Amino acid sequence: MVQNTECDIGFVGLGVMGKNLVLNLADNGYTVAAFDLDNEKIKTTIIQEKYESKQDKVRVVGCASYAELLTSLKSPHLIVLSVPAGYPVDQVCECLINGGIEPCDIVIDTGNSLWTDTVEREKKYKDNFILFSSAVSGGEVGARFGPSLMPSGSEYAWTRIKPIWEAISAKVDPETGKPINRNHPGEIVNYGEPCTTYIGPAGAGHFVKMVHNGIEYADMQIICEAYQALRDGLQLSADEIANIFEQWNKGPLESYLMEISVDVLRHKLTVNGKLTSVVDLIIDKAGQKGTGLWTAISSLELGTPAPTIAQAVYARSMSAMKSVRVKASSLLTGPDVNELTEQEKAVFIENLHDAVYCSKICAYAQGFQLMKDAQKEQGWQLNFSSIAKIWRAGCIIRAVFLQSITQAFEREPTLESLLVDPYFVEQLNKHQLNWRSAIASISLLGIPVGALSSSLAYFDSMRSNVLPANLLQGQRDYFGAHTFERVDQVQGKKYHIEWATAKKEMKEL
Ligand SMILES: NC(=O)C1=CN([C@@H]2O[C@H](COP(=O)(O)OP(=O)(O)OC[C@H]3O[C@@H](n4cnc5c(N)ncnc54)[C@H](OP(=O)(O)O)[C@@H]3O)[C@@H](O)[C@H]2O)C=CC1
Ligand SMILES: O=C(CO)[C@H](O)[C@H](O)COP(=O)(O)O
Repeated sequence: MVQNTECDIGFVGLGVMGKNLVLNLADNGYTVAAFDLDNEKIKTTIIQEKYESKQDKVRVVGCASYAELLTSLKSPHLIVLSVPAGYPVDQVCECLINGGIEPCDIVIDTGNSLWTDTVEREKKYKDNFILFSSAVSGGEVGARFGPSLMPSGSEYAWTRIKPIWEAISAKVDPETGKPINRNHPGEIVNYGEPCTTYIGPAGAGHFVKMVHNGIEYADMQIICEAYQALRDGLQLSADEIANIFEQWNKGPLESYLMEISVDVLRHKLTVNGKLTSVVDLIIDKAGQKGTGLWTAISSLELGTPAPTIAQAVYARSMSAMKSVRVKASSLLTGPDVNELTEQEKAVFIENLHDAVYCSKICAYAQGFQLMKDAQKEQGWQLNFSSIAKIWRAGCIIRAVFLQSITQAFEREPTLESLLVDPYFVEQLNKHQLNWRSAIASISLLGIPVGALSSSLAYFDSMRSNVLPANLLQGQRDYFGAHTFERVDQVQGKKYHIEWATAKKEMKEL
């Protein structure tokens, strides 16, 4: 391995994200000492950097051990980790301690760690080094050409990390709120608004990234349900659906996830001599690594309704139950369906567009509500317009729509819910009827659209000044003497009815 005692940054984990982050750092003029358990990955990264930069200057050096990594760096050391969440993060931390890391050194965890693990780790390693966390979104292309970065932890560490993070992150045109493209190795963008901002104390950044992923799950599921409605309801081909999504991607639904869905739907392979849409070859069993599940768990723990996000997690679990679904599909019947006229199909597509749009608004409303409730519990001071801003480019949920969310929180930083912001109120009121029509027709076709329909239930619950929880409180009081409050009395006063007695007398407690 080459020795260089003057590298700016140490890097552990040269997988999908790590390698591309290293190349991004190198493009931006930083020298990186890189380590991976697999020597081949180190070699590949160095070769790729040399080839892409077309420069003689060495910007990435390989290290054979953690100790070598540490001695290759300027002091105090700055080391970035890009390893799987959980045990590997602690394993690397222990190896760095054994390798001689010092208390003034900074270790940045860029993986999808569980936010509570990050809080614990900051305390656990405080005598050994400063653990800082910065979740990353953008997949491999984002990591290479500009991700969205969600840093949190020691404010001192942030002063050292900030210029580097601002350099490598995605950038947004401040006038339009649209991403500034950067697609080529060696290219840098040093203008525009960087998609990174200090989120808050330890754990806050990973919480925000977790919610980003929860929204990502919901966004993806909403698009997939629209795909199924068009595929099974209107019997459209992958190409025909791609054409519809392409049109949708020119309006308020313009987003990275819509764009990649079009690409996936258009892609073809020749199988047994026949040109086949790749999407028709992919088995309908979704994987998941846990961040969506954590978001749903957090929503339950905090008591923040996030049904669209939770439904998106359930939809992945349901998809994985392939064999029992195949069996049930031969036993359970659905409705008899009449073919729709061309005019009915056009109305169906228009209504579906609005259902997707309104459901998307609800999913984001749930995510922001969750962050708002977590901030209250944790004592964080999250800046919601800044969070929306750094999601406008670089990350997986980037969408034009995030400019409207940014503006909503700029208008009212303490906005109670996106569903009471004047712009979103106007949008939802305008489209709600089409949304209902879409859900009604899709349900009559027997197609499952849990994210679209649970979003509608969320919307209708939010606009209900009286929900049926009065009866529920009556039931709870009946079987468990759990008491209830009365609409005609001061809030907080508790009542109980002696249900088992003949008189059923009400008592004030
Ligand atoms: N892929 C994505 O789109 C995104 C991923 N992330 C997160 O970024 C992190 C990295 O993801 P990704 O690059 O996709 O994962 P990869 O599996 O591609 O890379 C992980 C790297 O970590 C190394 N590693 C694994 N275990 C250990 C260990 N115990 N000690 C040292 N190194 C270890 C692996 O080494 P080797 O295989 O050589 O043994 C590998 O190089 C994860 O936390 C992931 O959740 C975040 C945003 C997007
Ligand atoms: O963080 C990410 C994107 O933002 C990762 O791609 C993440 O792995 C996606 O989650 P899952 O694998 O559960 O679909």
